[in-house]
Amino acid sequence: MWSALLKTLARGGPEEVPVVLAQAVVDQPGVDAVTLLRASPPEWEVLAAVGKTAPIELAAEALDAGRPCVQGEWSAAPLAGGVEVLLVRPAIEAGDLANLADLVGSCLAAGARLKSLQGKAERSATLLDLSRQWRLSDDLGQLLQSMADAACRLFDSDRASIFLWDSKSATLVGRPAIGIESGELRVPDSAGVVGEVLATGEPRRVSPGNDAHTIDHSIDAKTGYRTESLLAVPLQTASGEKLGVFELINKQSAPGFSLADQEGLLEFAEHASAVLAATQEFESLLERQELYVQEQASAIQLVGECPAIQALRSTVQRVADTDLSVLILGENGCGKEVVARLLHYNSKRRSAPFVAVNCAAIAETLLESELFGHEQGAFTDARETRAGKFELADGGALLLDEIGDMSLGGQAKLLRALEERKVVRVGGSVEIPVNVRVLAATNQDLAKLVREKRFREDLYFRLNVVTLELPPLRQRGDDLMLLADNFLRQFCRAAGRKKPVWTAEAKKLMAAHRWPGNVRELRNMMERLAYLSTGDKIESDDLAFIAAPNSGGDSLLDLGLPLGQATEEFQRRYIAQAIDQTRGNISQAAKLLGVFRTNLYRKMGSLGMEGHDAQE
Ligand SMILES: Nc1ncnc2c1ncn2[C@@H]1O[C@H](COP(=O)(O)OP(=O)(O)OP(=O)(O)O)[C@@H](O)[C@H]1O
Repeated sequence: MWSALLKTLARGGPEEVPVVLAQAVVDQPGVDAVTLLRASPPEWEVLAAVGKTAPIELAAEALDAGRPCVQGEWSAAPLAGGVEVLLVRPAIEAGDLANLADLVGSCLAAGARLKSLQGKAERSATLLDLSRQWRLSDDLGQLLQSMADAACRLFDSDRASIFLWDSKSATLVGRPAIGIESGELRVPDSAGVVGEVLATGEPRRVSPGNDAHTIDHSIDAKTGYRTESLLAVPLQTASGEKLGVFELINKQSAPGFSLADQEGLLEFAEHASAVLAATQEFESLLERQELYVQEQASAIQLVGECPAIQALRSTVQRVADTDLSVLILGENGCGKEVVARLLHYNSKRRSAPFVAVNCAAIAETLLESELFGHEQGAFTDARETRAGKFELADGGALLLDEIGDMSLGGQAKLLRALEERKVVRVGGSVEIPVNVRVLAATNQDLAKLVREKRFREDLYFRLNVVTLELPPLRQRGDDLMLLADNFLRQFCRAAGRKKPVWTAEAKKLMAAHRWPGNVRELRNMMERLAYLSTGDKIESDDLAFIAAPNSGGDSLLDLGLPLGQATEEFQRRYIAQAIDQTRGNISQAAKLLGVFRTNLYRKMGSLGMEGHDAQE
């Protein structure tokens, strides 16, 4: 008997152990029938049987009593684990039966251990292999399919679904979902067995004779599939965060899933959870980034219907999705940055950053470090290594605003970076490759600057592959009131008031104004109007007050501002007035105010005025 058993174990066939054992027992002198049963309430699983059929109720009696029992010509003894019973015919003496049961029990346990070890080794090898492949995947759909296929293979299951928990909508999203057109099955997170597993964090096994009524057949109705048995285990991270439920449906080789399957699937789910947690994080990052990009893109508005703006809009559409360099020309405040953003957010680079640098606002000595970055200690103020705007814009677009104000030295360095598509940080030696679409903007006549040798011709041609020209606001006809209404609506909404209507007089004043500061000036004026005017009509008086900001000086006293704030407000107005007077020319405004241009930009930045660097 035992040599056959040992051979069986050595051959590595633990499934055959119960059969070999039964045969060995029946080979004993005088024994003519034997049955080995395992209790799997409310059923009994027949592990092996030779000869006549044994009375099941005797097995139950022996298991309950925990000792050998006799009924007619059969005797039964429980095995060590308390779930299996050995039944022998004819009945043998209680002591002999107990010894036999000991032996059979030990052999069965050894066989089961071997089986579980074999299964574990096989699963671990497969899991290791799969985990490696899974970690390389960044496509959640493919990953779930691969996990489901692997689980079906390993646990001999007909189908597998991974239900990911969407806590916000209290939904479990099952994928893959065969038979569902969208490939995705959505159920409330409290529904059926999967809902229970999610809530309790405990595995569940359901087979035809065991809790079959708990199967939610409404899901079958959706998939057109009949669930007979299922095994569901929780998916959760090592720190206990719930991710969802892993479900196997319909064991193929048996009426239901076993305890060993359950243990195996728990181990499988542990690996799957680790990979899923990383992938989901990645996916949600991507989704958040896409949402952010969409928000940014939809916030860009190029309002205007005049022929010049319409033509410009159509050119933007044509060139946006190319990598062509674009030079945007136009007076101060007429929307050059808006056009640059429009180009970027309509290109395939839209998920990468849009970085704007105001070349006029940066002192020549700092321009190189601003554009290309610097290494720690490269100069006195370089306390730490910093990436430049080119590196920050990698993959996206860099707007070089006020390019006409760049020094010849700065132009030479910029040209080199554009030609070589590499930058070297100040104080560094490593060449850093950069992939940036360059957009440039200026309010100056660059061609004239080239003729006067104040702007490099080679750089001019490099930047000027496509030119977009924005007309000043005073040449845009009806767009003036279209823009005015648009801004006024926005600011009134923010101020929580109804948009006032224009009187004919006020409209006339608007049309007569020259708008030296272009759309920016108009926007600022509409903001002041929304917050400072009262009444439901805009009279010409309202505009006279608003168009001359310095005339409102007395109102500061009325507002009762603290001295610091009042001083700041005065500076804001005084600078705005200088810029208005020079028709938006910052260099001239700086002269008028007796400060360096870069200092004026810095001051404007600290006062929260428009016109300094932007980066996103
Ligand atoms: N067509 C437009 N539709 C809506 N808003 C606009 C339009 N043109 C300009 N603006 C708004 O006017 C302000 C100034 O625009 P922008 O900064 O693009 O001008 P700019 O020409 O780049 O100015 P600068 O010459 O000072 O760099 C911004 O608040 C911008 O949103």
